[in-house]
Amino acid sequence: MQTLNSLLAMISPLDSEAMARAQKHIDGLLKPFGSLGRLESLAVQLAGMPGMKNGLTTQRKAILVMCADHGVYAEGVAISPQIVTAIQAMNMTRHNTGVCVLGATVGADIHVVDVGIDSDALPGVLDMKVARGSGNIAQGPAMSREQAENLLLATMKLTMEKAAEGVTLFGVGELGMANTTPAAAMVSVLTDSSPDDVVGMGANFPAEQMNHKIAVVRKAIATNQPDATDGIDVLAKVGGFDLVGMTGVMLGAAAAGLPVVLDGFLSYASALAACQIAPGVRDYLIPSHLSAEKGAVIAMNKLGLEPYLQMGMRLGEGSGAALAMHLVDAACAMHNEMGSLAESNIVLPG
Ligand SMILES: O=C(O)c1ccc[n+]([C@@H]2O[C@H](COP(=O)([O-])O)[C@@H](O)[C@H]2O)c1
Ligand SMILES: Cc1cc2nc[nH]c2cc1C
Repeated sequence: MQTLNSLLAMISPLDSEAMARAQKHIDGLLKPFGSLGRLESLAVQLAGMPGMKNGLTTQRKAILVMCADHGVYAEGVAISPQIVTAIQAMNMTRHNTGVCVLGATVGADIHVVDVGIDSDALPGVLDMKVARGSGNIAQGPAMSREQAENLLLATMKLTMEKAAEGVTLFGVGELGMANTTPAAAMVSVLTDSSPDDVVGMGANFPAEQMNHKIAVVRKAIATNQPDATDGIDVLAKVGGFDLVGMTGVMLGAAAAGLPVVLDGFLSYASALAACQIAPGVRDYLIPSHLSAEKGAVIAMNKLGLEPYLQMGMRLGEGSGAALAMHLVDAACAMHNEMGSLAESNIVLPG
């Protein structure tokens, strides 16, 4: 039987010999050494992944959008109507959302997953609903540890099934009104930062009410006392089903030996938890843009990742992952299709 631990044990370190070979190959391409900058290091990172051992490819891309509602919405920490989670999940099936439109530009399939929307099952949306919304973290845990572990296992398996079907590049996305509140609580705990420094505007929460949102995050942490050294405890106590689902996608991609492109602030919270659960996952993460959410830099610094893009984006849904997939395509094209210095009889010093 596949358990969470047996799947986590499948995450292996990157192949350093394959990476050295890729670096040597790139150094021989028709350009001055190092002149394609981070496109080169991205290709080298990809080359180290077991799932790329037969060549760098982004032929099939999938963005998994984890959708859920949050009990903490009742504390007045978000201004969007809560029903937008369900409406927008349905819109994903009509292909008119931000992530659908941007994903289409890069040929990514968008998979919409209901991990906890406060609605009946939605047609066209994959039903993995744990409950109709998580618990209110200002008053108690978001979910039980068992629920968090089961959802991590289920979303890891889902991702690994997609890999077995031929997906070679994953992206994470989410949808959940009020989810910047639990994400801020997670980032605060996992980076040992004050809520003052990580609570942000979310989807246009008014600046004059920010002290209330900060107080709710403080209360959530004080009430639940999450253990910062235990990523599953943090997810279960102050997270949410969408945040657990994204963590599962990251861990599943890494277990399949494949890259996974991050999205915005919510994905940073999930990535911090994923790295706490299985530190080896970090090598499989590809940052996209720097979210405009307040705690974004703190989270990225703790992850040790440098975003490729800075666009002032804060939509979520996987929109940033879709955009950054263009860069992954570019890195592969560079590696696979450029001519060599040797073919042109160019000899460079160094
Ligand atoms: O991706 C981001 O960095 C991001 C930053 C702020 C808000 N969001 C999106 O907005 C929603 C959460 O905002 P809020 O104010 O309801 O907590 C949720 O559906 C996210 O997809 C996303
Ligand atoms: C319309 C809308 C779309 C979203 N997508 C992610 N969060 C959202 C919040 C709103 C309000």
